[in-house]
Amino acid sequence: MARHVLLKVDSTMNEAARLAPGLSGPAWIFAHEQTAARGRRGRDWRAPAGNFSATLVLRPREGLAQAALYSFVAALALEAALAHVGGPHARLSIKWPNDVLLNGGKIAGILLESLALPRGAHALAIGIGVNLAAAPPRDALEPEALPAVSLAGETGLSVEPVEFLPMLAQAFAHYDRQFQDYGFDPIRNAWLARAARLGEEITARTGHETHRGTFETIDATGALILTGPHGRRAISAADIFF
Ligand SMILES: O=C(O)CCCC[C@@H]1SC[C@@H]2NC(=O)N[C@@H]21
Repeated sequence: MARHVLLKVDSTMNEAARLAPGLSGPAWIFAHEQTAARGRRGRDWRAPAGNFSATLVLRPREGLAQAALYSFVAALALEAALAHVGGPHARLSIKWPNDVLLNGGKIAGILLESLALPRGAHALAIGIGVNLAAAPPRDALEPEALPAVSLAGETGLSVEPVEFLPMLAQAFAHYDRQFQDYGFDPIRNAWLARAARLGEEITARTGHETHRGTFETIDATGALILTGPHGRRAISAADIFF
């Protein structure tokens, strides 16, 4: 698969949008440093040199209908690559839908965006950031957010971002093959086996509503199923708080 390596870029998501029309197949766009990286819901994302920053551009076989499910494919790949570098003692889990946690703190984030291509076609950009070397301080986060952690801070391990790329690419290829061959079922099961707070009380905050309930499962569309005093609710977009 094609790989584009950049020293410094505004955001690998922006670079993905610039490159996508000229790409002939899937490609990883990797940057040593980003100066204007973004997170979900328009938040800033710190991406200094030493942390991992990349965007994978691909064209889902079934079109953008499959796009949301790639959130889970990417989260599993990221968890697997981190398990590989972190070893058997790294306490990893995935917070719905795609934040990877190490020792209960957020070590990595994933951002999905669709890219418009010529002649009405679309590509999917999957941006992945990992705090390999450094995590943002508490005061840079939203008040109720989970603490941010880094691989170096939690384990003392030092991993070069450019060395992390092939591990992530390999893990992604593995789960993508599974997804293409067998559909969402095995992805869903693997994701549930790594889910943070499954079966426990959590809070889901959508734009203006807050729901508290038991995190039962995720459904075939990846929606979070929460059971609370008002019954069973499927939530497809929300921020989750523990
Ligand atoms: O948890 C989040 O809010 C998602 C963070 C996604 C950050 C990555 S870093 C690589 C790619 N480029 C960006 O500008 N954002 C994503």
